[in-house]
Amino acid sequence: MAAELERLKSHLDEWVERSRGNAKNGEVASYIPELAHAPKNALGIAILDPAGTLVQSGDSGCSFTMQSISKVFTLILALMDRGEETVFSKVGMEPTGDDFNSMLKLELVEPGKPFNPLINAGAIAITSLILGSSPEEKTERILRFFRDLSGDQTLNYNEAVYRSEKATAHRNRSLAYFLKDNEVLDEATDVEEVLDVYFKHCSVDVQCSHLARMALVLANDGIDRLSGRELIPRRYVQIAKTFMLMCGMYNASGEFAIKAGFPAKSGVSGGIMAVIPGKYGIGVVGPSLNRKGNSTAGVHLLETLSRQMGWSMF
Ligand SMILES: NC(=O)CC[C@H](N)C(=O)O
Repeated sequence: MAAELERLKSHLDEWVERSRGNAKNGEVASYIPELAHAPKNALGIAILDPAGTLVQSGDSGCSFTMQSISKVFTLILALMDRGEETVFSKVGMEPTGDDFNSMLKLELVEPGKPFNPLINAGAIAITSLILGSSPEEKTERILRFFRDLSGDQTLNYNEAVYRSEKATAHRNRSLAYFLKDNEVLDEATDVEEVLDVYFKHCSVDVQCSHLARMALVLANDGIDRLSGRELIPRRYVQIAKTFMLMCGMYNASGEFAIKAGFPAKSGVSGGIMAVIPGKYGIGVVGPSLNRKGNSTAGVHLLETLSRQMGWSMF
């Protein structure tokens, strides 16, 4: 692995600069108004290996919100809180082929049950399963989990992005009320409280190195190699990585699996968290998104890395 790291170090800057040009083919997300301020041409990456060597390049010091990347870890926390049976009574195990905020299939199959935990409807249902006696306590438990995984006890949600999403989330609100009508969110659930926790976990501020460390825990089957602690049971890591491969890149997941071939999860902030099983945790940011909602430059960079380093699992 030492030779691999050397090769990475000597080429990464060049690959980042080559991928950066792809930013012009996309747009920064603006449906959450606060996200529109992100620097369109930024591209950064951090790669962490089990020995703790961090290789960074480009604008890796950029801060951005986790958005949908947070859903991987709320899924894991819900599994740890409630077990597989309860979790999969609320969400399915299949990709949708639709946009992440689509309502289409909610009415078509098993009325109201979201196809998977990574689309918005599924993630909102998952958020409702997190244990805690109040929305504040649930948020605190999620933050604590993210802090342990990232190794940064100061991790927090971004107030401006949270407020911006809360004020404009008409579609997520309609999805959540639809879930309540179909009893995926049960009678006692306060929809606005669930949404509040959801907006907060989507708004957690990170840099590429945080995502790299969180991804490295997944790459090492739940063990934080840097501290030696088991943070996640292996079975739940397996479930999370399978969903990332099947639907982590929205309805471009098939294409990404063919071109890159490893589990990844993207968010509308332009972040991508990628896992090279047994090897590396990777965090990427590139706020300019393609039509399917993935970072144009970030996807190009990860596909380049896969080709150059031979990282496809298949
Ligand atoms: N794809 C995403 O990153 C979506 C997350 C965002 N908070 C939303 O619910 O719309």
